[in-house]
Order: sequence, then C-alpha cells, then structure tokens
Amino acid sequence: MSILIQQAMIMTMNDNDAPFMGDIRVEGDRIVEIAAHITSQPGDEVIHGNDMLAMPGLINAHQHSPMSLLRGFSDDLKLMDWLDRKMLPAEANMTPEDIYWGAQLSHAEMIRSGTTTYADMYVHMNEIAEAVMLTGIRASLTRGMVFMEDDGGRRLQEAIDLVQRWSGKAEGRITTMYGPHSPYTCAPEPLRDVIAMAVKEDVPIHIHLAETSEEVVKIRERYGMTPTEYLESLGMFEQAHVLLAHAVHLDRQDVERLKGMRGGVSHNPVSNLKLGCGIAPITEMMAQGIQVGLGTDGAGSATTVDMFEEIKAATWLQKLNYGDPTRLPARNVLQVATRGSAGLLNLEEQVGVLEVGRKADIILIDLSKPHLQPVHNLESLVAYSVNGSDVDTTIVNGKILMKGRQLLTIDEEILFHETRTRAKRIVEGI
Ligand SMILES: CSC[C@H]1O[C@@H](n2cnc3c(O)ncnc32)[C@H](O)[C@@H]1O
Ligand SMILES: [Zn+2]
Repeated sequence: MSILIQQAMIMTMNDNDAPFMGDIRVEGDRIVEIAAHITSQPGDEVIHGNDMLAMPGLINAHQHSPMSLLRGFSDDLKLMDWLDRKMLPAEANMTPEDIYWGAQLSHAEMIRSGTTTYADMYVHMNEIAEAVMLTGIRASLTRGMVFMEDDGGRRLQEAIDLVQRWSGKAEGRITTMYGPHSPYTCAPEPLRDVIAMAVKEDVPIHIHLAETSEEVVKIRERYGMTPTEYLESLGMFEQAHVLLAHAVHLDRQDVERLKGMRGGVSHNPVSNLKLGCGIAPITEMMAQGIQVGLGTDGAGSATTVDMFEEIKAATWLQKLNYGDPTRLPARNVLQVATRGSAGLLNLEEQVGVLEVGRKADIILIDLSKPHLQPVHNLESLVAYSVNGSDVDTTIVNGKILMKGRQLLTIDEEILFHETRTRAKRIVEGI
C-alpha cells in the first residue's frame, strides 16, 4: 500500500528543520520521500493536506492500558490508598477478556488523540497483544511483576513468555520489556535476577521509581537508601536499558546517579498532579543529559490518555516550579513527547521523527479551527493550543488507523457496549 500526503505543513521534529509546506510518500511501513512536490502514482491513496499539519505520532512512554475501565472509579485519594483500597481489588475482578477490551478502549482514545506508539505495563499481556494486533497501534509490552511475598516464579515465567512469544510480532509493531513494578514492591534478589536477564538478552526494563515522598521514606527504612540509590546498588543502571516511570522525588545525587544511563525517565505530569505526588525535576535531568520522555500513566489516575494534555501540563509545571517561563519551551516539550519517548522505548531509530527510511507513524492535525488561528508559530500552536480532538488522521506502520476522525480498525459501538458492561461488573461491591 502507498500513501501520498499532499501539501501539508510538515513538522519533522528533526533538529534544525523549520516547518515547511510539502508532500510525504509512504510505501509499505516506511516513509520513502519527503519533498516540496511529489507526483502521485497509480494506486496511491492521496490525502489532501489542506490546512493540515503533519508531524510524527506522539509516543506515550508509560501506560496501563486496561485501566481505562477504571477511569473515574476512584478519585481524590493518595496514591497508596488509591492503589491498595481501590485499584488492586478492582483489578482482582478483571478477567483476561476485560483486559482485552480495556486495552482496546485505550487504543481507541490514543489513536483518536494522535498517539501512535505506547509502552504498557500490566497483566494478561497476551490479551493486550491481541488488542494491539487488531487496532494497529505500535506498543512496547511489559508484564508487570511484584516480588515481595513469594519469589514471583509464575509472574517471571509469564514475562519471559511474553518476550519470547511477542517480540517483533504484529508486522514488527510489538516490542517487549521486563517490568519489575517498583522499588517498594520488588525485593533485591529477584530484582538482581531480572537485571541479569535483561542485560543478557538486551531486553529493556520498565519500572516505576520515586513516585511519592512516602516511597522515599519506605525505601530508606528498608534499605537505608533512596529508591534511585537502591536500584543503582543492584547494578540496574550499569548496562541495562531502563525506562523509569515518574522519578518525581530525586535529590541532586540521584540525578547524578542517572547520568549516562541507557534509557531514561518517563514524565507523567497529569497523574502526578492528580495524585498530588509532586513535580519531577525533568529540566534539571535534561540539563545533565538524561533522556526524558512523556507518558500518561493509566486512565485510572490520569483520567485521560491524551498526550496533548500531558504536553501542556509538562511545560507549564516546569515554568511554574522554577518561576521561569523559559523552561521547557514549545519545541523542547514536543521533542520530549516524540523523540524523547522513542529513545526510552529503544525505538529512536524507527519512530519519533519524520524522515525517509523511518517507520510511517504520522498524524495530521486539522488547523481549520478557531482556537488554532492565526499561526504565528506552529510549534507554539501544537504545544500550547492543539487538543487531542484536533487530530484528523492517524497513520501507524504505513496503515491508516483514523481518517477524518473515523476509526478504521475499531468498532466503537461494540467497544463501548463491552467496556460499559464490563466496567460496571468489575467495580461492583468495592
Ligand atoms: C503489576 S501491573 C501494573 C500495576 O501498576 C499499578 N499502577 C497503576 N498506576 C500506578 C502508579 O501510578 N504507581 C504505581 N502503580 C501503579 C496498576 O494498578 C497495576 O496493578
Ligand atoms: Zn504507572
């Protein structure tokens, strides 16, 4: 299949490229040409870019996709109350089929709001992978593992099975990671084993880190260290590629500890705001050369998985926190949400930039809206004014998943019926 996008404003997200008017040609799963004018060929699906902006799809670096079923179920609680009293009991009621439908609901929301790739950490990952096969999104899948009361043998085996069965599947859209849940739910010995396995197989690790001040106190009581120091003491940052979700409570030495690591930090500002966790010092990390990407966390905490909300929250929080409006300017926050996240998922050579040879993961934003007029600066417009619902077309791996705001791989009537019924049953009695 070939696609020709004609006469759109193109924002490549490459360093030094200013937005320009032009055409993009896609063949198979890749971008094959970007130029001022490209002649259409027989069989091309031509998309007219009038009043459209083409940019790389956004990359959500931290999600728990089936938590879409728990959106709005429990709000206004502290993280550990929310997790222990509400989320874990509800999750205990979820069947593998619930997880399949919950993941599909998240995929629909992400495709509609311009996310083309995401990183997921959850359970029943075979069902999530089946949803990825169907919906067409690109995903890095992680079986979340808790290792406290037992040795986690079954969970570890499921994680190994996921990596072996699904890496490279769905036309190459699926990649995998190992997912020890967090420093406070994983004891040192099993963590060491996971690190050794990840290094040996060169599979990245995806883990929550330093999300709350309570976590910092708990880890200090247990091990006499900060959470970051704890992971460092196990050798996590020496060779493994690591995706650290949150990293809100880092002191100066912790930031030093992450310098030079492979991977980096997923900043999830809306979830951090809503759970009252704090503001991650991402501009300090970036100044030290630590790679930062952007994620939503699950809809159970963030309430939406719209990356445009995260983009705004991320830049505004840095400006507010340091009393400095020059922090994380528009171009930089867009780089964080595209190239930054791609690097965290070990996909920096595949996605995150519009460039010949890269995977064709492209979104078209409809600029013919009152809140997007006039256009003084496209990067400012995208970072500060665009909403997820302004995304008109979403292409992943050279396949059109949404056109003119119509989803082409997902039947929303069936999806909403399934998810409403299942969500109601899951929370009954909690
Ligand atoms: C074992 S699968 C993943 C596990 O993580 C839980 N979770 C969701 N959001 C958060 C968060 O912000 N911090 C820590 N853990 C979180 C989710 O409910 C699953 O049980
Ligand atoms: Zn999370």
